[in-house]
Amino acid sequence: MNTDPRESLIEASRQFYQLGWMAGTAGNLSARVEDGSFWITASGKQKGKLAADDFVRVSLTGELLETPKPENKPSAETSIHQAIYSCFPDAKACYHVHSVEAKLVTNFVEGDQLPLPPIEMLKGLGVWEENPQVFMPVFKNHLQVPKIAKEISDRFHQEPPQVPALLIRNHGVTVWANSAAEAENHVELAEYIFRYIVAARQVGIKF
Ligand SMILES: CSC[C@@H](O)[C@@H](O)C(=O)COP(=O)(O)O
Ligand SMILES: [Zn+2]
Repeated sequence: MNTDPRESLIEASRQFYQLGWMAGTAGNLSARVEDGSFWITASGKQKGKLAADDFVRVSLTGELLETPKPENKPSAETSIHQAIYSCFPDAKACYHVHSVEAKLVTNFVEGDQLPLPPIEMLKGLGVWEENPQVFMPVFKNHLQVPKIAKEISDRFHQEPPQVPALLIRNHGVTVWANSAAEAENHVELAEYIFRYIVAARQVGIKF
């Protein structure tokens, strides 16, 4: 990504806020620039009304490189974005949102992965198979965020996920993609799949 991505992040954040997926200050969005560093939402900003100075730029190792306002602090979940960019060098954007459904579906499984329904929308997450058996990784919501980041990094280095998305239990979803536009698409697809899972359970459909 060669240009400053903050306008794309502001626009995506406004849209996710309006959809109820970034209520209040919930969620964080980042996108990389050509030197490998990334702009990320500063911690505790209202996600429905972000401005260009509500971000910080950090290195892949978490060093603060640029802050338009001296009081800005990197998102509390910056270490998760670092883990994703380190695991997936082609990823250019990483989006994390907090919908009701993303939390609900993590209560439908006891283990560390959520079975996804074999629906057409999976193609948008890169799964081109007939009747695919696909799982989304689920991680524990440790109070210490770097611990979540380490578990993500350790697991993905051992076994890459089938889809570019992960869930944190009772917390939210994180997706990544090779552009900001595609990351926005991935959030919308993941959220559609979560709504489908909740609806399927209500009408007794099993998959
Ligand atoms: C509404 S509190 C949510 C936070 O604890 C966190 O999970 C979150 O997504 C936003 O944290 P932030 O530090 O603003 O990036
Ligand atoms: Zn969060």
